[in-house]
Amino acid sequence: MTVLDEAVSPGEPTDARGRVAELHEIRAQALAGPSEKATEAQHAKGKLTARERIELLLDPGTFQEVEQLRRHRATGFGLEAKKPYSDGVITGWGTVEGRTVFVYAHDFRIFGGALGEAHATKIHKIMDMAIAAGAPLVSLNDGAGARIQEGVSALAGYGGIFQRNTKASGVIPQISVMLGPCAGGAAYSPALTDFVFMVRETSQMFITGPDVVKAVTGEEITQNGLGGADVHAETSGVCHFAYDDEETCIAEVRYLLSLLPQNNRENPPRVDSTDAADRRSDVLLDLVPADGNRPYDMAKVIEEIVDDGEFLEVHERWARNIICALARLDGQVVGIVANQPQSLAGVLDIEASEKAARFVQMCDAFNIPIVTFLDVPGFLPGVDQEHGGIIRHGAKLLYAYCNATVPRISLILRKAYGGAYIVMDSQSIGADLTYAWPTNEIAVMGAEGAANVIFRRQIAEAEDPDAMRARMVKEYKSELMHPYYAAERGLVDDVIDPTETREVLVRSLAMLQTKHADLPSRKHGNPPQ
Ligand SMILES: CC(C)(COP(=O)(O)OP(=O)(O)OC[C@H]1O[C@@H](n2cnc3c(N)ncnc32)[C@H](O)[C@@H]1OP(=O)(O)O)[C@@H](O)C(=O)NCCC(=O)NCCSC(=O)CC(=O)O
Repeated sequence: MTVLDEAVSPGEPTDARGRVAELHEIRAQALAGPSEKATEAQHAKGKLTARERIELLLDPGTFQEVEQLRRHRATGFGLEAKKPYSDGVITGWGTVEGRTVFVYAHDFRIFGGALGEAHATKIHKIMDMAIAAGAPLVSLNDGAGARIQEGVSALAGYGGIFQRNTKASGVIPQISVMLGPCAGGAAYSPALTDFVFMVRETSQMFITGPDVVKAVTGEEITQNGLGGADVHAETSGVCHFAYDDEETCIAEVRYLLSLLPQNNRENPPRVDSTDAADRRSDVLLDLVPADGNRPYDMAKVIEEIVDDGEFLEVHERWARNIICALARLDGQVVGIVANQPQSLAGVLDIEASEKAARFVQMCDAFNIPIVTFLDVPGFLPGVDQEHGGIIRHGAKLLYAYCNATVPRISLILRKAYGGAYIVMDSQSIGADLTYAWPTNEIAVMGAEGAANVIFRRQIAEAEDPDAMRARMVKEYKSELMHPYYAAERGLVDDVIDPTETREVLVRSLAMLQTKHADLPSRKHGNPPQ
């Protein structure tokens, strides 16, 4: 029962002060939520309530709630006797570092955060408002999926969310924060958004839970084993960021928002950098071994080049052979794509291609210039990769780069072989500026492999095949694989001193700031899937 049910007959005459007092009483009831016990149960699970989460996300005192007093009108299964304010989702807007952000947060204490018709239409409204205002939308998800008692109305409610997610895609940043068990419909919407955050132990995402899995396939697995944060951060790639607790997770959402524009018509916010644009880095000469087969940590190279050594890795633990990160160069946000030689030698495989393709696409949608660092031995050969569709997955990355109209700069640190060289933003697919360090080797393949193919007969017929192979490798290297082969042909714009990399990139970005490129008019492309 609520105050309205008990005491108020709408339209009953009463003075303004009486009405205002009544409003405050109703509001207090809506703000308090269902019961102290339900709040304690939520806290006992290591979870915050929806309002506590919103407070952490937004600047203090800026939350403006919408439809706080909304209640469902469903009947049956006892629902008519249970009509809590909010209907299990808190919606509204506020600011993050002074910029408008829209938010909806499931209240697990009400129907387990399950989505019914009124609940869904509240979300639809806030999504429409976010699209119209051109401001990011953050969902704080803690809901049990479709509200079973409301049947098809609940399912249709999800449909309306998915349709809006898709309409908003590439228009406003959409961030899904998973903070509880999210099953079925509750897991599909996040998959349509730009970024998914999860918290270890307390959040899960799956299409069907462990009970259904066991009934259908006979497999036994826990909720976390099936769809916990580590699974989605490392194995499936469904989530981009995973943290140990809600406070850290929500603080990182705020950080991510500080790197994104409000919408696709704006640039990401620029800040004044105290890190000198012309800072030289002698360390870079030692970080990257000249021997192309020796691994090193590309993250350290990025750290050395970007402002204050700070960058936010996206999908840090999935497809570790490629790094995708947001950082700043002289205060300007950039997206960095870089091969990681210390994982699988930095090859491109199915997962790395998918990861980088989505990232490049996101950067392009939100006006974030892309800087690509290459040190790539090629695509990963193998039956698994071929049968898994490396051709179409690799094509996703190619398509994403070819389609990107934001400023694009690539830098070849060491080796860049074959198709992987072309795909990783080579000049031939539209990079605006391409640089190489003097240690670069750009070729169709490594010298050993090349000699074995093109000098096969000479090597086989030689008295000393090994000596002949060694001679041919040397010949191939000196002819084709020296650092200036590409520069002489204009296929890199310059060979640069590695210690000056930061300054060259900052200057290039400044020049490209006013870049404008149009693609031919079309409904949309047909990217490989
Ligand atoms: C989400 C859970 C793991 C959470 O388990 P917990 O033990 O923490 O909590 P709990 O089971 O006590 O649930 C808390 C309260 O929420 C209610 N509740 C839970 N799920 C509900 C749902 N889907 N619809 C309506 N009410 C629901 C419970 O009855 C309970 O109410 P009270 O407090 O009154 O006792 C579990 O509740 C669960 O598995 N729910 C079903 C999930 C599901 O199958 N959803 C449909 C997805 S299909 C879908 O969305 C479309 C599709 O993909 O096809």
